[in-house]
Amino acid sequence: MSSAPVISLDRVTFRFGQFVALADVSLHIGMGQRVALVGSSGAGKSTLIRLMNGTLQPTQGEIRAFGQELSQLKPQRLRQIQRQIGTIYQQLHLVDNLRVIHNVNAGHLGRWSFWKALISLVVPLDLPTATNALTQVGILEKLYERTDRLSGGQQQRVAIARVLVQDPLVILADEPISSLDPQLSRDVMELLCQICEPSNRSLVVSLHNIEFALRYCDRIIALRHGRLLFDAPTGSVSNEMIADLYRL
Ligand SMILES: Nc1ncnc2c1ncn2[C@@H]1O[C@H](COP(=O)(O)OP(=O)(O)OP(=O)(O)O)[C@@H](O)[C@H]1O
Repeated sequence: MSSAPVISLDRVTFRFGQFVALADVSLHIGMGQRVALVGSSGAGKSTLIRLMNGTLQPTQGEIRAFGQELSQLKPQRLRQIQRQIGTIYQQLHLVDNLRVIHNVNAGHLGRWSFWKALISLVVPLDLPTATNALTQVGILEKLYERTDRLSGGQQQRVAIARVLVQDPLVILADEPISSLDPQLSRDVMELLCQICEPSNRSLVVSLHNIEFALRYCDRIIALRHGRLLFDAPTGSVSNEMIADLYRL
């Protein structure tokens, strides 16, 4: 690997009750890498993303982010580490009836005090950072629009702008293109790559569309039934490996 890992999993197993969602997974994500997580529905991609950002704790094994074992951290230190890991969830987690600016400024939460966050709901603070983020995702004109008046693709961009405001070292994106048409899917993938490459951020993106994974990522991690089937540079992923991954 080209650099020290930003996130690493060592023999991680995760169970929901008796159900094993991930079994004995070990992997390292390097600085600046663009990694696709692929696998059939239910393979464990979202679970892996939530383990990487410390939202879930492993049943067995160790997860480190920036060299620190997440399960050993006090809550405040864990939150500091989590600020360096921006997550775009499948459901986006935007507040529909708020204006776009407030959803984008939610990227500051965790850094801002409670009072500052509250004041910003009345008079939006740090406008330059928000406008810069919305300019990067191409929807600056929507700054004061109510979020639920935006299309699905525009809301996806708001979620990306919020992560930009958070300014993390790693971006995790859980199926960011699942509800978008082919052109918008390309636009969003290109956008994610553009915001990661110049700043050497790492990107881990779960994708159902294997073509997009091969086109935009330099490494493919494939899960089947909660197990790591392969973890390989994109150039060495063969048609047989892909057929095997989606074999019933
Ligand atoms: N809260 C939960 N309680 C019990 N089982 C769960 C829970 N969340 C997920 N699972 C199960 O864990 C397995 C992995 O789920 P996960 O959401 O990680 O899969 P995925 O690969 O992201 O799927 P998809 O592509 O459909 O989003 C699935 O079998 C799912 O049913």
